[in-house]
Amino acid sequence: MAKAVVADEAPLTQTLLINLYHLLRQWPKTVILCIVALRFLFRRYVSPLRKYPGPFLASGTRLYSLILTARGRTHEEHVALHRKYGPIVRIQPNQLSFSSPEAARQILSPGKGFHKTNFYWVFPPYGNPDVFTEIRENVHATKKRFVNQPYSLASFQALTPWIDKTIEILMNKLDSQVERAVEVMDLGNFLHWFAFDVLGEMAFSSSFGFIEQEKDVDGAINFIDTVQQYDGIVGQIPFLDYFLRRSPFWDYLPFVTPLANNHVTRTALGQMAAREDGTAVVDRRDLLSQLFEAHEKDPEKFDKRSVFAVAHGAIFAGSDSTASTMQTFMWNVLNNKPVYEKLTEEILNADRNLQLGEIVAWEESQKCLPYFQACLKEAMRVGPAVGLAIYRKVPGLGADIDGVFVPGGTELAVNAHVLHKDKAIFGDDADVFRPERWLGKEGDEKSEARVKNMDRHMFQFGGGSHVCIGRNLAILEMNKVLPQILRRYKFELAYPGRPMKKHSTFFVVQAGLEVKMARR
Ligand code: HEM
Repeated sequence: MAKAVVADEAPLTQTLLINLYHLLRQWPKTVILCIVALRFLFRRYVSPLRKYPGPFLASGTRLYSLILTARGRTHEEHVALHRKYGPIVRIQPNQLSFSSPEAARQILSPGKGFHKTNFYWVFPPYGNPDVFTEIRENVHATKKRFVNQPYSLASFQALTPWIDKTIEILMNKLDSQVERAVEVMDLGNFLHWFAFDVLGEMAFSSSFGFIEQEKDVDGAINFIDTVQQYDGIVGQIPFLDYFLRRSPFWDYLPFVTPLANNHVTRTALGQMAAREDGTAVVDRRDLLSQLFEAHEKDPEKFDKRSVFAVAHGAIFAGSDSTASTMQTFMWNVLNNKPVYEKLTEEILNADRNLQLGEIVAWEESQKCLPYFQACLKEAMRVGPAVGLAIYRKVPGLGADIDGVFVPGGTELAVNAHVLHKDKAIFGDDADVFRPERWLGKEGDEKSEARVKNMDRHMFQFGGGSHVCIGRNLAILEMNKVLPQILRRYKFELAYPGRPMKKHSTFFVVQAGLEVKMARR
């Protein structure tokens, strides 16, 4: 029997704590269970969010979204949750997910005070955030001032010769697959390696050599995916990071590769050091040189650590994302024969009419390949590269979103996979890959307005002050390499109709884009 202690003169809280201590000693499991249950019920019912529907577990504990994310299928499961519970779903005790693209525009618009949540705080490098991981809006705005120019389309266009060089290396390797009569090849791997190698050239004037070696050198891509899995899952309950990766013991665990010890980070560190001691041979104004130039203009506001964080962060943010988008594009085009035929006809026609250079140029793709543009946009609509939601916090006084008042401090989640399935915006066949939806009839005001409206509600690159700053590069390289390979090779899916394997804890990492291929 627990000994109840009532100290006459002790204040009430002290008495309660003493009694609790004795109860804990007597029935530890029962008491802990009661505390957990009480906390769960408190969070579920004593919250202004209690009126919103959602899974029972999600309303009382963040473990629900942690487990959901760990399952790696948020790109589907968030859609299913909205289909079950409606346009606003309580997905964590203090988090609402919105499905309406109009709400997402509001949440992501700049200047409205919706800031990034602590979810982003979990992403490395620690203590030295880049533009993606920086959650202090004012610091983010300052950093962005320095990186806007290096990230501009003009800056990337000036580096086009190195995208072309990487395309040539890719084509040599694909040619050799054809010459060796490889029956089924994994095109998805080559596209993945391509995205990484382009970023190496753009950021550090140094290809990572994935295509050349036809493999994931040093397991770097796999490593980045593992880091990303950790970020997405632990990001659901950010304070856990203190006990895991931020703990001093983490790097000593046998299954852990320290963050700095991977091929990509080593290349970045090596280039940083070589630039500083003047031993680097740099034949172009790559991202790192431009960031150094920005640093020299204002070394205090944009220090060397920021130079490193931004250049290194570009590889993490821009590789899996671009690779996933290209894989989605190829799979959907190849899986829809009429689309494939119409698209290749457009490209081959442009080729016959001498409208394309030796390697497709950005301007040529923009001017001569409207159906390609429609296919690319449709691929980004049906398969956005970020499979998890992106998160923002409601400013202090609260806000009206989509006709409801949401209290300050509430976290909001918007997932592009959910938003892009909105039938009111994208049509009743929003679930289907149909590039024609993007081809408005010229001169038909209604159809042009419909296309414009769809465009305003695309979120594959996020939105507002945190809209993807690397989208210029991604769009540029995809506009070159995708038409180029479709022009040079005939492709067919080795297993028609078989979907790619997808896993998303942040980006949707895909495998299984296996094709049969021949030279045209
Ligand atoms: C098709 C390819 C890409 C997709 C779909 C994509 C998607 C996104 C999305 C959705 C965000 C917003 C995330 C959020 O608000 O939580 C974002 C931000 C960002 N992306 Fe991309 N991205 C792509 C390519 C790239 C590339 C190639 C780079 C670098 C060269 C890059 C660098 C960044 C950075 C630095 C941010 C943070 C921007 C900020 O918060 O101000 N991305 N991206």
